[in-house]
Amino acid sequence: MRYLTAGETHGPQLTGIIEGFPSNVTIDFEEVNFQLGRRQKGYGRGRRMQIEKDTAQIVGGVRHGKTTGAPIALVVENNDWKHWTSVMNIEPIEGSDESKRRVNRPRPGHADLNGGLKYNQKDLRNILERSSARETTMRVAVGGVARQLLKEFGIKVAGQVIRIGEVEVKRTEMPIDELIAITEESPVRVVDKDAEAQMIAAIDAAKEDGDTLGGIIECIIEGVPVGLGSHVQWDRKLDGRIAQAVLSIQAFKGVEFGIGFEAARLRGSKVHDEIKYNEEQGFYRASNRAGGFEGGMTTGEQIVVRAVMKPISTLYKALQSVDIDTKEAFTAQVERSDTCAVPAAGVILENIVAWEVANAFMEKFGGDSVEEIRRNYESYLKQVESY
Ligand SMILES: Cc1cc2nc3c(=O)[nH]c(=O)nc-3n(C[C@H](O)[C@H](O)[C@H](O)COP(=O)(O)O)c2cc1C
Ligand SMILES: C=C(O[C@@H]1CC(C(=O)O)=C[C@@H](OP(=O)(O)O)[C@H]1O)C(=O)O
Repeated sequence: MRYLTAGETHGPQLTGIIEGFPSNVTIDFEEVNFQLGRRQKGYGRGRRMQIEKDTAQIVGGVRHGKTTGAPIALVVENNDWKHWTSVMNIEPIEGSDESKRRVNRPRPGHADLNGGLKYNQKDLRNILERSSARETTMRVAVGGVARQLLKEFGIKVAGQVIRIGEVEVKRTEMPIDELIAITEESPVRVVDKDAEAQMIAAIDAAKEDGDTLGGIIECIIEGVPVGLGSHVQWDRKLDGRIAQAVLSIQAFKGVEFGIGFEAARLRGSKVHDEIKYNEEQGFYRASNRAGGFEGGMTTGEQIVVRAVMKPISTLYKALQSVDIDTKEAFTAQVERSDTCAVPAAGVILENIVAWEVANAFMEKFGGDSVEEIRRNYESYLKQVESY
């Protein structure tokens, strides 16, 4: 399967096309919109999230609630567009105030300067409009569709925030449904109430100072069979593919699986997960420090992916930059901005990892209809069981 997105942050809409999605999957529209709603929440966001009420329309590939196998086309309208129609108009218009919102002082940490130089754009708005994380709205809608395929096979997705600035919590290990229920209620998506209060205070303090905060988020996927991905070719290793997808999220700078970077300090005996067997479970691991992968293939244990998000680069107390017209030193341009988008980005992480797992699932059990996939899946499980 593959997908593409298009659209600008202050343009009329975001568009997505999913290709290769199987037929006869029931699409729960509310679930897709639920994911979009979750992405809009989370403490630390700016005013834009009050303007938007993200809702996906499916305009192709689904009839009477079921996929047909045709490309799935998705649209999410930008409510903010109405405030930008003249600036963002696609056709040239007479008396346009296009230059009114011109960006000529690139923000350190954003795509402005590199994009301006590369695409030879003297209005850096032509770069920021597309580099904006507004694009993740469509990626979450796409993930919302992928989750419906995972659901058919009992695969569950959850997430939790591990760190915001200096405040870190120990990851909570609890049944996945409980984790989902608790983190859903928390404005910063943590289980621990003390840590929640400290994180909120840290975000408020950064905002007060015209500054921003990043953090660490974790995503967990449960119910994945052994053997998604492959060791035989570099670009078929599923942990590698997930890492690429995670680093493609705006402002994500690091990724690890299981105990991740911690493994560098420990001896092998404290890192590897011993193999066990019993009649009921078949092969399983005594621990899951590997985070669900060995040899680029799933082990059948939970997939545990952790990612680092850098602090937002638009600072209200702006950093030094250079005016691209005069080449003189200036403070960077200030666009309306979030203080901390870590809790919101956790939802993006979940949906992006969900897509990669669904894609690997399709590669392994691939079929044109969900019935064909189920036959392949069940026959594979029998093979694994009788191994
Ligand atoms: C959910 C989310 C919200 C974001 N909000 C902002 C924002 O309000 N202001 C900003 O400057 N960057 C924001 N970013 C980050 C920028 O989009 C990102 O830093 C920029 O596109 C450059 O890409 P890079 O950081 O991956 O190099 C956000 C990222 C995410 C994931
Ligand atoms: C619009 C979203 O996030 C935006 C991401 C973003 C950036 O530079 O990445 C900058 C801000 O854009 P605006 O100036 O329009 O408020 C955020 O609000 C969204 O997440 O839906």
